[in-house]
Amino acid sequence: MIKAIVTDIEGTTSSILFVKDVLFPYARANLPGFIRSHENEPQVKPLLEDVCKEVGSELSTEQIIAQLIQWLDEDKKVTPLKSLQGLIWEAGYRQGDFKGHLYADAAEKLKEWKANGLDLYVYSSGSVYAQKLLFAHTEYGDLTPLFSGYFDTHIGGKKEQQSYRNIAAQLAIPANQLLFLSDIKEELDAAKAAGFETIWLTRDNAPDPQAEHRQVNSFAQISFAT
Ligand SMILES: CSCCC(=O)C(=O)COP(=O)(O)O
Ligand SMILES: [Mg+2]
Repeated sequence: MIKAIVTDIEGTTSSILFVKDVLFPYARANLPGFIRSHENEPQVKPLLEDVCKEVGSELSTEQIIAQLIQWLDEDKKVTPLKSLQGLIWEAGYRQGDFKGHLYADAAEKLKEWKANGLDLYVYSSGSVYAQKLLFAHTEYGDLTPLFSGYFDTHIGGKKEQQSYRNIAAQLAIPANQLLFLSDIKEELDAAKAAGFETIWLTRDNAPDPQAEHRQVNSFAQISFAT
């Protein structure tokens, strides 16, 4: 009996290409200027300190920028990078440079589930701020009212079992009443090991006959007992 759904974003509700071809290049192009002009602001300074803590040494502003660009190019899910990306994307969304991509099937099902009384949550490596921006600026309008909460890497890495235990504890819902949706097998394995129900969004990829997760191409194929 599923009481709530926790969904990943990139590759699940939204296209990987949107993240790789629109969001990441926008952050890469704007990151140096953003850091140089905001480095002493209270929202930014602690994030730059976190970069230094992560590498274990004091870095100059230019070294911090170089480190962040390297992590970005390697798609490292490092918390201060993800937080800074969210702040940089804000301008892009507000100026209408891009909209948050959402598959039509995801938009439709999320609305249906919410209307049927299910609580919806997001768990993405993108910061909570970035998650809210994406869902607030979709071509289907502001979808943030659909969601009851958001989780990012502050709760733990997405391939770690403990992160899913933390989410279940925070929601005060038994893990076996939570359904996790993702496009990444290792994330689904971690969620399943923590007791979650899981569904793998394979989208355009071939199904994996070995995987211990139900596999679907789209949200339209998802069904479960409530
Ligand atoms: C909040 S959208 C930005 C996506 C992002 O930065 C990312 O790292 C994608 O991670 P996900 O866990 O959604 O696959
Ligand atoms: Mg994903």
